[in-house]
Amino acid sequence: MSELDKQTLMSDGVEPQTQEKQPGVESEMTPEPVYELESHVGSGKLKDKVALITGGDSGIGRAVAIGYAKEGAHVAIAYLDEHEDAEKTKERIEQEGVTCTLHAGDIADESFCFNVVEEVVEKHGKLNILVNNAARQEVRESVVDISAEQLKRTFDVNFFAMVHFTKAAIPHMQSGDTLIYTSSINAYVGNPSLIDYTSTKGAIVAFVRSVALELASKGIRVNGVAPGPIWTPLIPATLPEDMQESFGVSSPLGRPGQPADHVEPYVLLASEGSAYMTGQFIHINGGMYTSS
Ligand SMILES: NC(=O)C1=CN([C@@H]2O[C@H](COP(=O)(O)OP(=O)(O)OC[C@H]3O[C@@H](n4cnc5c(N)ncnc54)[C@H](O)[C@@H]3O)[C@@H](O)[C@H]2O)C=CC1
Ligand SMILES: CC(=O)C(C)=O
Repeated sequence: MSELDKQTLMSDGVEPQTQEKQPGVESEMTPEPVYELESHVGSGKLKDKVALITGGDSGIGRAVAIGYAKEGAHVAIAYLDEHEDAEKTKERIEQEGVTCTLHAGDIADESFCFNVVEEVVEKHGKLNILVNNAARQEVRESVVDISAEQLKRTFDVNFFAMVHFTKAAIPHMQSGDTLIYTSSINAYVGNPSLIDYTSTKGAIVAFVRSVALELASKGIRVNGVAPGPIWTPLIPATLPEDMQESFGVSSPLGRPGQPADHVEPYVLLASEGSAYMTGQFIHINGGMYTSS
């Protein structure tokens, strides 16, 4: 990694800030998240593949979408309604000489998930990589404060949507294709303020392990990533400022993570470099939790 990249990633923590609406947007963040590093130079690892990334407009999903484009993949992005973030990501992706389509809508709606997959296959001709990454969260002091409505919405967006996308995608996939899921460190260590969110992330881990076993004989690999504290729009849009004060700085590596920290691990999981990995999670958290 270059000195410039090291300096770009280093920070003493974040300045607590609040956005009024979830999903948040990148342009209202100070500083804006780092989604690209000069050290990531594409080498055709995903040449001519087609990737669908949910939540690919911003944060971790944006970094992965641009990283995949640099590796030669055509990219489809599903997101809720942050059109400015999505257009900016598409523009950057197209600079890599690949195509990008945007699919705005609510993934809590099962038919939207199936329609997106059909649109992707129609517009790009195939689907090789599905990154199930979109999510929401709401902080509550106690489990007794989680309303039935919040519980349902969080599971609809974070977990059921991933199942819908998975079901829609598999019939289009072949040996060598890959499914990737974004979980969270919270699934492994728990989080008393995000109990419903954390439960969806645990469900994702169990789902990945199970679907990986089902699809192994077809040569379709299924893996996940469990990020720790990462500076993305999700944070100012959902975490109260007092919870942002020590964000990431107590990790052994001493800084919050950035979306750019995820690019090469997600490229690895999508490419032949991980040909002997399935049902596994990569932990990107500055050393806060380690697991084999
Ligand atoms: N930022 C962090 O500290 C951590 C994030 N994660 C996970 O990383 C993933 C990506 O989140 P970030 O990049 O942090 O935030 P982000 O706010 O940039 O991304 C969230 C994405 O989810 C999409 N989304 C939310 N609700 C939706 C809906 N109803 N329909 C369609 N799309 C919807 C948004 O459009 C947005 O693109 C999530 O799964 C999150 O749980 C996991 C651990 C830590
Ligand atoms: C750690 C985690 O998942 C968030 C979003 O705070």
